[in-house]
Amino acid sequence: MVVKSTIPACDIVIFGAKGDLARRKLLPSLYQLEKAGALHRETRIIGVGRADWDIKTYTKVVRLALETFMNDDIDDQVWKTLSTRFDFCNLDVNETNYFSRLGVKLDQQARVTVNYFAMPPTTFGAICKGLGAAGLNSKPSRVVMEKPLGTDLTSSNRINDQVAEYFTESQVYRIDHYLGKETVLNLLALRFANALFTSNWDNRTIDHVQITVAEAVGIEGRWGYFDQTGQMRDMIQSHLLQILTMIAMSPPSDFTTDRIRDEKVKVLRSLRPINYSNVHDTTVRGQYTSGYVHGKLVPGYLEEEGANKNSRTETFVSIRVDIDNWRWVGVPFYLRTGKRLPNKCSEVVVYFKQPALNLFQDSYQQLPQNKLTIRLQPDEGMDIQILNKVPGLDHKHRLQTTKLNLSFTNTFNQEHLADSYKRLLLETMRGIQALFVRCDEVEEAWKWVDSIIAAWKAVNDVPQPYQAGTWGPRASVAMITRDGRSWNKCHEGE
Ligand SMILES: NC(=O)C1=CN([C@@H]2O[C@H](COP(=O)(O)OP(=O)(O)OC[C@H]3O[C@@H](n4cnc5c(N)ncnc54)[C@H](OP(=O)(O)O)[C@@H]3O)[C@@H](O)[C@H]2O)C=CC1
Ligand SMILES: O=C1O[C@H](COP(=O)(O)O)[C@@H](O)[C@H](O)[C@H]1O
Repeated sequence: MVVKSTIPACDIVIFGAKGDLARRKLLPSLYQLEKAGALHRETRIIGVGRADWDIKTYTKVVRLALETFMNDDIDDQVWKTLSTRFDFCNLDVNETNYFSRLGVKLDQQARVTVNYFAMPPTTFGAICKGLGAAGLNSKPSRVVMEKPLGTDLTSSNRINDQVAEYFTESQVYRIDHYLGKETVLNLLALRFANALFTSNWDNRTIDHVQITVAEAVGIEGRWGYFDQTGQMRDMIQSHLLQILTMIAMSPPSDFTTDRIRDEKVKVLRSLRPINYSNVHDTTVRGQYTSGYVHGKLVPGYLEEEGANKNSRTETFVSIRVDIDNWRWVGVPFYLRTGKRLPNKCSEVVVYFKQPALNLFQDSYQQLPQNKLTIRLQPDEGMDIQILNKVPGLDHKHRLQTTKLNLSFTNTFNQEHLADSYKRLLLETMRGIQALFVRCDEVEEAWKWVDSIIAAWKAVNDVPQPYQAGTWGPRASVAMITRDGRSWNKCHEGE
């Protein structure tokens, strides 16, 4: 149960109330927060959009969204309370004058207002201008922005500058929903609460790290959006680089928002640039062709509805990342993410170095590496691969690879493996920014990603085909094999 007293009464304003994100993610999360008793009794939810809806119509839209996008049945009592919170404001965000309509609804000035921009990033400047013109931008007004913020450094800076005209950084919450996942947050506890890892987390002990975010789904009717974006901007620039920073950051001087973000940004600044001189050796792009996923035949990317048959957009990326700082020099981080891979599986695998000398049988061979697998989703948990003596009276130590396994589902209350939007919404109401991305993090991530995209263009790189239901192009395997390593088999043994 959430501690109610820490969450103030808020006006949650959802710009883009009719859109996919609002209906699929935000409304179900608000329902769950209501169910958990986490919403202050005076909190209101105000949808904003161009539709000519009254409160009654909007409430019906919300009900339908919950019925469509939630797995749970709707509890009558919860709905009764939730449904009293709604209001709707008809406005086109390009019409600055219309924001006074919203002002009328938000006349309790002292309230925290959480302005959630569930809209295309190109509209964020207009929304901020409108809020400013109506005097709705002063504290305690907050803005929540979705990723990806722009399509490159220039467009991202433009948006951040437009927002900064009306809101200070302390009012801005940039969402990366991976930062709301329990298992991603647990990376900090794992690393900084366990002496076992605090003292063994650098290039003296670690050989290399793999980060995989694999999806079995394709682009799910979002061809228009996805084709302009690609896997690099959609996933690497945000989620994978955020996970990487959590794994690679040094201990912050304390656990406050900006001390954590300071350490993350240092990692991003230390990423070795990838440009036309090394792009070929360190990156692989792929695009799926038709194939079988979970036994079902699925179309290729170029055969999806609305597809442009000449598209060169990548649906798969793998990269060897080097971090040029004292802690990580010589330890490659291999990132891999793609659509239409065999399973949904997000994980971090840390491979430790072998002992300096093998004292056991076959001493001319190296012992298998210890391996820490952190399962971000599904089957949340972690396991450590270690070597054990096989029990017996044999005078020789026969070794066997075994696993210490922690399953979050078996160990903790499942309810707390919460949807990340639920947690992130709560944090915006609490006014805690630690789980959101600071402006300089976004900038550094774009700088690094832009250089790779420019290099692909410079060398006229074409994404390599891979069959749906496989782990990406063969070149991805070749890239890691050249370094004498291999990709972890996600869901090994299942
Ligand atoms: N959908 C998802 O799962 C995810 C989305 N995102 C991000 O969230 C944002 C929203 O995405 P999504 O919900 O999919 O997009 P949609 O296109 O489904 O919704 C966008 C909404 O914006 C409204 N809108 C557009 N222009 C105006 C305007 N001038 N004035 C008022 N309302 C306007 C639309 O209203 P109208 O109906 O009147 O056109 C629509 O309701 C994007 O930035 C996307 O990248 C991020 C992660 C996941
Ligand atoms: O942000 C995004 O993330 C989803 C994957 O999120 P997950 O929580 O289901 O792992 C991805 O499908 C989508 O393309 C991207 O925009």
